[in-house]
Amino acid sequence: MRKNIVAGNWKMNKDLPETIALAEELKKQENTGTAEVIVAPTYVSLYAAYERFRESGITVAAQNMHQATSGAYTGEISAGMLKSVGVETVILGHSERRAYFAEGDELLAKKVDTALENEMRVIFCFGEELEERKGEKHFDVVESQLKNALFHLPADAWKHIVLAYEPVWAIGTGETASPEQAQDMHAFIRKTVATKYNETVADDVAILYGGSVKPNNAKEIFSKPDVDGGLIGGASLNAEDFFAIVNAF
Ligand SMILES: O=C[C@H](O)COP(=O)(O)O
Repeated sequence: MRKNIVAGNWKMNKDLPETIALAEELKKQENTGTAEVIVAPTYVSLYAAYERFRESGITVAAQNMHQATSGAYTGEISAGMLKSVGVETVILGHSERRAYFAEGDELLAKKVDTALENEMRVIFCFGEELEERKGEKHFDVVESQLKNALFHLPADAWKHIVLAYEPVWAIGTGETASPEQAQDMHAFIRKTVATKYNETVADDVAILYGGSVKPNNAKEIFSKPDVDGGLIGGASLNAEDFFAIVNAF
């Protein structure tokens, strides 16, 4: 049975004192709904956040990770390092990583493998760009992103995968996909997973929507049957706004 998840991706926002302050604010909020709550601060604040959130019901994720386990990769962070500071979940494939750091499907497949080998859970992001949507290529693009980065996995690995559909044109733009557009794509994604694997794998995988989710639109988007949660950018930087979204479930 899949669960509802609301994850906050803080991106390159909040230094250490700001992380601690936001963590304290988040801990004051009440989760009145059914969603699991995850936040992803920057690397330098992960351990402090992990310590602050201990036993709060909120867990911490990393925004990225290197595919190698160790070695001469200046500036990079491994899965083992993340685990050593209490991080069990990693976001991979975010469109900003794809666009600004040239992360493609082949590299992402390796990162996914490394994360799973290290017993981490992966929130795997994917989604089409505006031109692809306008050209009605969005279903093809999404199918190929899934196929290239995830369909080499055995069925039982999918217990550790969360999908996050994020149409690039809706990220940080204030223009969200309509609830119907989100539902259509999420249903397509689930069908694609069922075709490759089976109905159980497809039914059990949580599919989050990301792209300008705010307190005023979360309930409608989350009301759709194949939308199991959200990956929240801007609105996750404010504790009240973020929990208004969490409590939309
Ligand atoms: O990872 C989060 C997404 O990029 C969504 O960001 P946003 O809520 O600011 O549009």
